[in-house]
Amino acid sequence: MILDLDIGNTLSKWRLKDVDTSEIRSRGAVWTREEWRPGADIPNLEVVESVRISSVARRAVLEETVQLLRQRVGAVYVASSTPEALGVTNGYEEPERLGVDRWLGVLAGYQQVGACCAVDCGSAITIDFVLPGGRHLGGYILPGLRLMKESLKLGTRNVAIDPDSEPEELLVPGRRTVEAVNHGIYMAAVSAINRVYAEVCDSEGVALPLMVTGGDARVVARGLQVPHAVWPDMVYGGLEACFPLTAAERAGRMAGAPCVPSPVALEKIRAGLAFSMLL
Ligand SMILES: Nc1ncnc2c1ncn2[C@@H]1O[C@H](COP(=O)(O)OP(=O)(O)O)[C@@H](O)[C@H]1O
Ligand SMILES: CC(C)(COP(=O)(O)O)[C@@H](O)C(=O)NCCC(=O)O
Ligand SMILES: [K+]
Repeated sequence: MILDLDIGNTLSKWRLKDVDTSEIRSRGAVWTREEWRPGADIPNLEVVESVRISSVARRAVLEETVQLLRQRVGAVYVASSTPEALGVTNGYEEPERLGVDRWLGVLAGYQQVGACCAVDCGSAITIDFVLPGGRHLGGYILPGLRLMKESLKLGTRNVAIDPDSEPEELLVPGRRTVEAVNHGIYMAAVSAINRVYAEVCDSEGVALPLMVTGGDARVVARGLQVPHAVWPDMVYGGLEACFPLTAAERAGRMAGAPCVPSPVALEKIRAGLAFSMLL
């Protein structure tokens, strides 16, 4: 069994993948601040042969996790942001400073569809671009929905946006504090992604496929104006591409990779942008 670990600032997500069949056997998540100790929510390490890790948590969290796993598991692979990988060149001035979850998302996106826009809606919302030919441009970082809400300190932190609500409901003026906050932060996230996507496609002269991942992917994606795919396992896809262990992975197939819709024509994106500038 392969244990894939995606340690974010809020949640440490894990999944167990069968090395022979490439099937996902189980998955779960624990709070990142909690210790990674075998217990109710942690997979049984006895069955694990290899571990692949993406971590953006404090260095100490990664070090402790790796130390613990090395005692119990044969192979531990830790992903890092590099100047170049799998045909993509990292756009950061200091490539190693790009969050590795962003880098893995970009690599997975490029492997799946080529040039693309990869959005990760977690503790932070990140928006990254990679052009045809594999040049990563860099990207944008804004607070995630939960961080935005907590920063307001209006006593609404525990009332999450209902992921099943319709985007139209979430965009009307709120008539209670909790509604005003939820609708405001939703508007901030969704309009930033819509705008940044259109601006970058316009300035680079290319309509890009769009992929969304992270804990808030589903609700945020519903407010996006252009074709997109939700890909919950995008970071894991990057781990598979960097450290292929199963036959399917060696053949370049990532588990759970979605069918990504073609982007709308660049002229349409430009027309939408021109219209929003008139408002
Ligand atoms: N069941 C849940 N538990 C915690 N956070 C959730 C849950 N469902 C959605 N979220 C949202 O997802 C975010 C965490 O997403 P995730 O992609 O795991 O973040 P990170 O990678 O930064 O840890 C939270 O900030 C919250 O807004
Ligand atoms: C931007 C992030 C905090 C996002 O992390 P997440 O929301 O997934 O926990 C993470 O990718 C990170 O720590 N990046 C380093 C800074 C950078 O990418 O420029
Ligand atoms: K993120």
